Amino acid sequence: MYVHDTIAAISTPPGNGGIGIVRISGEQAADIATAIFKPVCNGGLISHRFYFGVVTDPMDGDVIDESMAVLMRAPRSYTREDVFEIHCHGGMLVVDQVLSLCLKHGARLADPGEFTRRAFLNGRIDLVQAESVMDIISSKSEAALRLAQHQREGLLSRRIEEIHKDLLHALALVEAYIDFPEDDLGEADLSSIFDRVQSARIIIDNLLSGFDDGRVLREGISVLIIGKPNAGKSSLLNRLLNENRAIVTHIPGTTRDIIEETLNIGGLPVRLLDSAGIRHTDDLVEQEGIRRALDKIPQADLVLFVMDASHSFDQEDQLIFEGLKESRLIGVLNKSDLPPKLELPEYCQGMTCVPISAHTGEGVDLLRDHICRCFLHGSAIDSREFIAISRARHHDALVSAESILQRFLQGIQVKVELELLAVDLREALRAVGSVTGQSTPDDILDVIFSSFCIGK
Ligand SMILES: Nc1nc2c(c(=O)[nH]1)N(C=O)[C@@H](CNc1ccc(C(=O)N[C@@H](CCC(=O)O)C(=O)O)cc1)CN2
Ligand SMILES: Nc1nc2c(ncn2[C@@H]2O[C@H](COP(=O)(O)OP(=O)(O)OP(=O)(O)O)[C@@H](O)[C@H]2O)c(=O)[nH]1
Ligand SMILES: [Mg+2]
Repeated sequence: MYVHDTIAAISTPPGNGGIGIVRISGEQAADIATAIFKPVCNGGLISHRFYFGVVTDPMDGDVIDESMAVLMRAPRSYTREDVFEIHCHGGMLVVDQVLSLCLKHGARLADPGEFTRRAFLNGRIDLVQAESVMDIISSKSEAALRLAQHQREGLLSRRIEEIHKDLLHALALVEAYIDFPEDDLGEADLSSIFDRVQSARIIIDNLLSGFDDGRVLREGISVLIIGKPNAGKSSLLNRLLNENRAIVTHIPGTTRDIIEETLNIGGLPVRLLDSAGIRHTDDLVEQEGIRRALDKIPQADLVLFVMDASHSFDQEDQLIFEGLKESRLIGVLNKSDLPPKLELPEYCQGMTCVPISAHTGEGVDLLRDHICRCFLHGSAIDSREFIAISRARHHDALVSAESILQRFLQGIQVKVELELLAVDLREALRAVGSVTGQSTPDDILDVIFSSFCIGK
């Protein structure tokens, strides 16, 4: 990775669109701009002005497209380098030709995420903010988007900075006593160090406790609908989607393949899976459907066990229930519009149950609430201040910092040597600093940015 070369990429999605944008960043951006773009008003390009003109191949004078373009001089740009953007007509071929022209004039094709990586390397944003840019693009619900925007604005980074500052301060105190051993470390000094680290730990614990919410918002959850044939599983899927997605008939064994759809339940991005009704059958196709349904159980974040409340709980229900012992489970007592007949056996009493009618829609809002409440615990999700960690990378780094600090605090209590305490603090600082990228090795950066899209 050469940080001084000039990179170029198409920053709009592939396919035909109204406008397509080619973005160039680096030392040669301005020269390439002058070479291939002619503004109609003639004269040079003033930074941060949007010009109308033509993109022309200077070799043969061929006009490639009429377009709008802007040069943003360093450091007032996304990457803090010179950036040149060409906004041409959004046809795949046109945009490709403009890109090729940039490459012919000395730019190199950008790696995925490389513009944002440069914004990070040049200090405009930290690593959490860089990751949040990707999360903004891939957000699957409004709440997830809000969280990502808060991270982009630096709310999470500021919290991490506080931890870092407290630890650094504690380290400075410890090191002062290492350097001047003649000054005895009194109780007051010890307790001041202890308090600093304790306050950092509290912020870490808070962030860690928000991780489950942050992660499900970012990644979404998978919800599997399971039950006997004719319990009303496909009717429930259709009801939740507000659409006639799956075939519903009165014939048991209607659904065979897994039917997967995505939707949003109270801000939670959900992959909803309908499956074949589970029973003993000689029908080969149905057997395969049932096998696929059972296969999905271990991967599901939540299983909706649908029962027909107008029939009694029978042995088939019992067998299905027994197969769900390891799963997070909500019992759905469907067909509440019919005279009730179902009585749950003793061993099912611990299961949360929601009576609904997929037919009339009654109880379905309550079911949505229950699904959300299984996953979103933070009451602050709707608030303007809602901030949480949402990536395993952040979580793992903070867990490791937390366990080092715990050892540190015990060390203070049993009066471990100061040198050892300092080692712990430095190690904790490194873990915390890796979240915002202050101490993140290059190979980790490679992994992070390679998951970005091209042109970002
Ligand atoms: N056309 C276009 N739209 C875009 C972007 C872009 O690069 N180009 N963005 C990106 O993908 C996002 C906007 N983000 C941006 C963030 C910072 C700067 C920027 O130039 N920041 C400078 C200060 C600018 C100034 O002083 O005028 C800085 O922070 O140093 C530009 C875009 C979304 N929309
Ligand atoms: N009265 C009433 N009938 C319902 C309700 N939900 C589903 N049904 C009926 O029950 C029958 C089976 O519905 P489906 O949604 O196909 O059931 P399923 O669980 O997907 O069945 P399989 O795909 O065969 O496993 C259909 O005739 C539906 O109209 C309900 O809430 N009330
Ligand atoms: Mg079905």
